[in-house]
Amino acid sequence: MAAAPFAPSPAPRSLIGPDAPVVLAEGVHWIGALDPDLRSFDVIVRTANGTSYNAYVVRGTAGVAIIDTVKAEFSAAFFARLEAVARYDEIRFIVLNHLEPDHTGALPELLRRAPQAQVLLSPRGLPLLRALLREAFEHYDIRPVTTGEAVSLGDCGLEFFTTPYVHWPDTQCTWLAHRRILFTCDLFGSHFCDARLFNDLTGDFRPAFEHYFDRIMRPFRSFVTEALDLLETLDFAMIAPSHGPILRAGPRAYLQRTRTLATARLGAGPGSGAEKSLLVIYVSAYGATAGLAQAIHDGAEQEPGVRVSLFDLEGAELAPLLDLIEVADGIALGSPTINGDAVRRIWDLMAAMTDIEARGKLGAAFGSYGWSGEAVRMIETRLQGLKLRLPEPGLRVRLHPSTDELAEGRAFGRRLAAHLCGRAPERALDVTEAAAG
Ligand SMILES: Cc1cc2nc3c(=O)[nH]c(=O)nc-3n(C[C@H](O)[C@H](O)[C@H](O)COP(=O)(O)O)c2cc1C
Repeated sequence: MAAAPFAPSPAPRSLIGPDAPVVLAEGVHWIGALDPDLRSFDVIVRTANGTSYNAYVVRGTAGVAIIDTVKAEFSAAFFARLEAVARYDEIRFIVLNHLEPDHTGALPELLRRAPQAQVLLSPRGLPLLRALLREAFEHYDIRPVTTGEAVSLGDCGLEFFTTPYVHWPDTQCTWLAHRRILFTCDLFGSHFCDARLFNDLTGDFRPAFEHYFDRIMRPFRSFVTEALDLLETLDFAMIAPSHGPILRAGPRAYLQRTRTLATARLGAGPGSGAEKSLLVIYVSAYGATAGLAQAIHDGAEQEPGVRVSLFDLEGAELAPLLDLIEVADGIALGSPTINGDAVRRIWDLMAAMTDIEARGKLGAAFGSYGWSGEAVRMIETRLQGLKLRLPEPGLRVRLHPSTDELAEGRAFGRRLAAHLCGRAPERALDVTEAAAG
């Protein structure tokens, strides 16, 4: 966030009275809630500074729109702030930029109080809204909107931009052109609770902004980039996300920083050129799986156009390895079977792979075993769950690989490399069956 212009904070103070809304611009109010004591969000994000649930009211000459709501347990503050700036019978639209419960918690009650309001959401939000409202879904005026569609509030209007998978399929952004405010829900959000609300007044939340991207948006990098392409043409003066500070000082810097985060991957390795990259990663107690890993590595190296790297996971940090996996074209994971399972380090790595874009990469599994040999199939199942493609059945050997099995390991590696280069590999020997028999 070095590029973001952060003004020094004045003496600590709050812009927020107990139930008071906060003005963003003429006719636009924050009616959200603060959650300073939260320390873990969605189970996956640490929130040292708590968070906020930002919701907004926009008033035009022909009525009022509500943009998002708050987590259910904060409904009282939300309704109190709403009532300070609008009557329920004035609400013409309720915009749902994203249907995660922290934004829709107060929605069922809001609809009971303003049943005449039209609900505007992306088409992919419909099944989520149906699941949230159940039978009440049929009683309300619900309208899916997509990019280019707009609604009028008289002297102003709201325009919609469908931005799927930042970070749920339903996500959209809402543009209030006459105030140049972009409501982005989770995009550009941070878990950082500060009652001063605006980024030129709050404490320094750069770590929270980056952590939020890393935990929430990183698995959807390419979708984030598409969303930024769509939004960057807008001449926005303020970004109003659903968590953390409202970005009115230098808002474009946050878009640029997000683009950098979304595209910041390790570059091509030295001398790698247009080569494909295959990572062979293993854990081994007695050297049997290690021997197989070396053979797979050696075989893959024989195939031109592939750069092969070998890692003993026992001595590796996960984070840099994940950075490598993110830019690799394929990974082969090896584990012995210990107590009917793959070993924990391998599970830890595969669990952490949900944080990166792994879909579509080549995957393969291998390992040594003594009698039951479950690990290889377990790894394959997990890799398939992560949406990797597994062109070769996993390779298992009983105890230390024999000379023939090492040769098969090399052939396995070579076939994986050939798959990576789009060349038809030689026909696989079914060593899995032979070894298991
Ligand atoms: C504590 C322990 C538990 C094991 N449990 C299993 C098991 O449940 N099923 C199996 O097939 N082999 C089991 N084995 C055998 C190992 O999979 C086998 O020794 C393998 O060759 C080890 O490979 P490595 O040298 O790569 O670690 C176990 C070995 C140990 C030491």
